[in-house]
Amino acid sequence: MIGFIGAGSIGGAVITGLVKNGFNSDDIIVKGGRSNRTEILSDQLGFQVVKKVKQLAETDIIFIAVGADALNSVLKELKEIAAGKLIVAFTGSASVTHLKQVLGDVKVAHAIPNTPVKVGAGFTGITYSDDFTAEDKKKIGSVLGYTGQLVEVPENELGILGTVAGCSPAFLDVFIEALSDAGVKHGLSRKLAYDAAIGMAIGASKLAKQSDLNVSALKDEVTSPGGSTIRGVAALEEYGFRNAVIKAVDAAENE
Ligand SMILES: NC(=O)C1=CN([C@@H]2O[C@H](COP(=O)(O)OP(=O)(O)OC[C@H]3O[C@@H](n4cnc5c(N)ncnc54)[C@H](O)[C@@H]3O)[C@@H](O)[C@H]2O)C=CC1
Ligand SMILES: O=C(O)[C@@H]1CCC=N1
Repeated sequence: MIGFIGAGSIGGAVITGLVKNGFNSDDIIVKGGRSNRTEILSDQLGFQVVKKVKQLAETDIIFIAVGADALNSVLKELKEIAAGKLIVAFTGSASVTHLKQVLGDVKVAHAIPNTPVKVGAGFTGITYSDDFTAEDKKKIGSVLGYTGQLVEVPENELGILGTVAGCSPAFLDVFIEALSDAGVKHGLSRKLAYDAAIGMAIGASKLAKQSDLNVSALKDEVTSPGGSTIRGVAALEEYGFRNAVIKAVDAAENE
C-alpha cells in the first residue's frame, strides 16, 4: 500500500501515471489539500481519499507532493506515523538533510519527477538517505518505474537534474508553441501547426534516443549544404537561442 500527501500538478501526475500504466489504484491512498481536486481525480482513477495524514498509517511508502509552504506542517503530522516507512518527498525544498532533521530516524528520499510521468514517459531524479538498502531502493523503483525512468544521483546533483528534466517540459512547451505560432504566421491552421510541432518533437526525441549519433550529428544530417535548415540554425544562433536556454536553466537554479 502506498500513500500520497498532496495531489496537485506533480502529485496528480505521478498518481495518474501509476494507475494508467497498471499500478492497482486499490493500493493507493491520498490525503489531499483544501480544494476538491483530489476527489475529482479519485472519481477518474478510483483510489481512496482520506482527510488526515494519520489515515496513511497502513502504507509502506509515502510520497509528499505539497509545496514548500505546506511542507513543515505536513512533516509534523507525518512524524507520528513515519516509523518503518519509506518517505519520498517531491517538494523542491525537501532535502534529505531537512527531512531527516524533522522526521528523525526514518528512511527518506528527495525526488524530482517531471510532468511526463503522467503518460509513463517521465524522468525522475532521486537521492536516498544513507540508510536506504538496495531492497528499499528496489521497492521505490517498483512503484516509480510505472511512471518512466528513475535515476539515482547524489544530492548535490539533484537540483540541476531537476531543472534540466523537471522544469524543461515547460521550456519545450514554449518552443513548441513558438514554432506553431511561426507556422500560423506563414498560413498553417493552428491545429496543423501544433500537430506538426508536437509530432516533430516526439519523432526527433525518439531518434535522438535510439540513434548512435549525438544530437549535434543529427542536426548536421538535417542541414543540407546551402539549404534552408542551416539558414534557420544561423538565425537561432543570431538571436541567442542557445544562450537563452542556458540562461533559462541559470534562472531556474537561482532562487
Ligand atoms: N509541477 C512540477 O512539474 C513539479 C513540482 N515539483 C515540486 O513539487 C511541489 C508541488 O508542486 P506542484 O504539484 O506543482 O504544486 P500544486 O500547487 O499544483 O500542488 C500542491 C498540492 O498540495 C496540496 N496541499 C497543500 N497542503 C496540503 C496538506 N496539508 N495536505 C495535503 N495536500 C496539501 C494543495 O492543495 C495542492 O493540490 C513543489 O515543491 C514543486 O517544486 C517537483 C517536480 C516537478
Ligand atoms: O517550478 C517548480 O518549482 C517545479 C520544480 C520542477 C518543476 N516544477
